[in-house]
Amino acid sequence: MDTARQTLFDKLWQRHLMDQSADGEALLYVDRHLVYEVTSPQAFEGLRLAGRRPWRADTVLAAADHNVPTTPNERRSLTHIPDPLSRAQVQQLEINAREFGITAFSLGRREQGIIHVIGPEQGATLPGMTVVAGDSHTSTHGAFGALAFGVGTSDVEHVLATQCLAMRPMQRMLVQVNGLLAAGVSAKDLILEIIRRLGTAGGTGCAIEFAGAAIEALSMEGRMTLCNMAIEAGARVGLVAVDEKTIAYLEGRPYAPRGAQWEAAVAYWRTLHSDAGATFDHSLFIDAAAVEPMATWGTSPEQVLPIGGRVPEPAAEPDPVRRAGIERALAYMGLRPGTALDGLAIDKVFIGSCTNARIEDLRAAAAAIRGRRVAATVKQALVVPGSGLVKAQAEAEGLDRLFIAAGFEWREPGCSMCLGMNDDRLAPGERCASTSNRNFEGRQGPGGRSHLVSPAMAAAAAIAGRLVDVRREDVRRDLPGTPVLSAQIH
Ligand SMILES: CC(C)[C@H](C(=O)O)[C@@H](O)C(=O)O
Ligand code: SF4
Repeated sequence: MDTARQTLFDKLWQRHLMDQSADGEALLYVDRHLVYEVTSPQAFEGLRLAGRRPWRADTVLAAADHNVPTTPNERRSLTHIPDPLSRAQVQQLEINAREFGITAFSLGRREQGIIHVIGPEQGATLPGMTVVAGDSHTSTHGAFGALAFGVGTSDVEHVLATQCLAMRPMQRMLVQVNGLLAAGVSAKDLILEIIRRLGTAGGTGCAIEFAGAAIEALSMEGRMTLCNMAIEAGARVGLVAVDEKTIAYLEGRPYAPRGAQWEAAVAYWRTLHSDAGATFDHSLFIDAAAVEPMATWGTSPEQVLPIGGRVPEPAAEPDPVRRAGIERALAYMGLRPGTALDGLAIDKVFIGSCTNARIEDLRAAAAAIRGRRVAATVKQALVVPGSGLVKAQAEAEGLDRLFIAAGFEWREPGCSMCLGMNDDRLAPGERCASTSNRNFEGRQGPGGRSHLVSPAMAAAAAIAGRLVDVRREDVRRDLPGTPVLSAQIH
């Protein structure tokens, strides 16, 4: 290999390669392992049965996120988890962490939250690391120039026991986003547009590196949103090169190195980018200025359009398999071909998830409210911070009061309505504007209908009671939401 012109993926891969067999299977060293209640119980039980201990318990960080209640803290102990399996999993995580000497941000701890929010927030995710978790959205951590991917439960056990993982090499894909995103258009809209172009299988077998002026201009939160959803384009890994924003974000975080170690680390991190002239197996070029606010209409993240679009006509699709897919999605979503997305009435709004529950997301949502109230026709509008620290930060900024005054529910951290594993769900037939990453059938509750949007779009939908283009002036003035007095906000 031409080591002078490596992609970021190559650099990370080589640095962690322990061994490689003739057929290409590689053994990688794992630097950071994030565990949570759903995919870890059998892994710990496996260790116990084999009489093993974790090889490096100090590299493991645990948190309860998928199954936890998000109701106020006094209603957030184990006894408030009605589902016995969920309760057992959350309880078992605490038992396992104690027995095996692992730091756990369990229910009741201030730092508790979604593992993909906590890792970077704690500085436990660092550039140059391999980061794994038994969760597909581990790709999120690639925003820091880390090689991060989801693994299955048996691999969780394997990594706990050996700190290594068998992997097949990936292909390298470059998604180059030139120019800048327009006002009102966010990282979420950009990744939805990328998925629209690539399709849900377009990135299969690939590590996608996001590069270009638009990516450089994004905050770390925006980059995490992008990498989070790389998996929805079929890729296992999303990556962004390290720059000054990456370094500034991490400085002083609890798990980040300090003093001379910090200096040495930063010097190494600055090498974590693709070299000029490095070659990729695939590439996609996007003009950022042309990206618009997006909303999904179907039951797959690729079934997405700019908000000004109309639900497609199955009859116009020549491919019979795709046509049947559109028909099925429209039937499930209760939509007629040709319906405008802008104006579609919604029942619920969910602002949260590992895609969009960081401080910047909450700020964007709060800004889109602009002193108005949630429409009377909206049954529930939830704001669920991604972690206890995000929640505290938002409260310090007064965002909680803004949301509450507008009629949103301000919740405790967790995966919440992103998936139907806890009490926050859609009822059958309910339509939801959601900042999460998956709109599969039943994802937010059996029969629930999800429209994936950005935080600003979700907040605007809550106020309007329907999907709206957040850029439009009438979102500001003429929608049904009644103004909230500033006295109520401050
Ligand atoms: C429960 C878990 C295995 C799953 C995942 O891997 O992504 C979940 O987090 C999801 O978002 O669907
Ligand atoms: S917030 Fe949603 S996507 Fe993220 S880990 Fe939780 S369930 Fe999975």
